[in-house]
Amino acid sequence: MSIKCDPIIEVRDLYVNFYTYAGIVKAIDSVSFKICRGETYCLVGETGCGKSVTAKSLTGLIRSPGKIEKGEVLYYPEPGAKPINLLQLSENDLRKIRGSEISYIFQDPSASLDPLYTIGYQVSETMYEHDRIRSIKEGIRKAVEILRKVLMPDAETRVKNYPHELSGGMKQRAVIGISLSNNPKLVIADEPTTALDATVQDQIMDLLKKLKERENLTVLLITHNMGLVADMCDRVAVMYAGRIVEEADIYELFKNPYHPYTKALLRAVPNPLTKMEKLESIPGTVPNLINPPPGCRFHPRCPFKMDICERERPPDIWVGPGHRIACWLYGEKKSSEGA
Ligand SMILES: Nc1ncnc2c1ncn2[C@@H]1O[C@H](COP(=O)(O)OP(=O)(O)OP(=O)(O)O)[C@@H](O)[C@H]1O
Ligand code: NI
Repeated sequence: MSIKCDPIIEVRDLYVNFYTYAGIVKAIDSVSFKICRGETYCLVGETGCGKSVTAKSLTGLIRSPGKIEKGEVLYYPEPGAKPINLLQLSENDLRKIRGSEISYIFQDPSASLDPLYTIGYQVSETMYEHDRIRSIKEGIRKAVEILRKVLMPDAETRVKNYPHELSGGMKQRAVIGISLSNNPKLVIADEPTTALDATVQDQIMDLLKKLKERENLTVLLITHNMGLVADMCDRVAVMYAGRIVEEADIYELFKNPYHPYTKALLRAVPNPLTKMEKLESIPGTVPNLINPPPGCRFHPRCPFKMDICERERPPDIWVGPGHRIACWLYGEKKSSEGA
């Protein structure tokens, strides 16, 4: 029996490299996953494991010296629709989708806003770019509604403010407003609260949760905070050094983790519901992706390492409905998805 999923995005066999002076960084190495319509799907893992690169790849946002070497990103605009391979679209066509059907919320709201324009102008401009309004003026009226929707205090005044006149939390509300202004289907939130104070973080996460329900959104949430994962996500992919090592629904992952890396991550958070700033460290360091370890990339840090782990890449194994791992410890059970 397989998990019911109406996919909105399907990433297949994605590879991304960065061509640096020091060498080729093999940042993403055969990553595949699906995001089901209506869910919050999480990418979690330590710094540098490839969460942001994966998120950016979805709409072809990888810039030089980075290159998407291989893979497909199938986008299903409607249930059952014929998919579009986003990686084959021209930059012009991608731009039409990015910021409207698929929008982003990045970590640092100050970097996402233009200091020279008012908040209202910036919300309005996004709508104008995507032909949702006929004039910026009309947009500014709509911007007030959007700012209300993201619970910006005193929206009528704030719409005329410049970014520096807002607090960090208000700026992130504005960014969320911009990202929702064209009624996206998929919102990709990359560490949306890392740059904010703890109390403001909670408010912003609450807001995202509410908006997700109200606007029928699908969310891809990127975080290294297991507490947030527990709080927000329906399904989780654990990434390590450019690969997905385990994927499961949230209950299954916390109750029944298989991969030694997932177990270590969870041990680092004794109670997933306590808010943690950062993951506790796991012995050893994240590998250099210019010369990644052969075989399983986690083997140098793995307490259960076997000979084969140093030589061969572990295949994906389905260990339960919707639960897959890439680890030699569990042999090579041949099974189809969720069997
Ligand atoms: N512009 C770039 N040039 C060279 N290497 C890059 C570049 N951008 C990303 N990388 C490399 O790609 C890998 C994945 O980076 P990515 O930003 O996706 O990590 P992340 O999981 O989002 O980490 P964090 O939690 O710190 O945001 C890292 O090894 C990083 O050094
Ligand atoms: Ni990142």
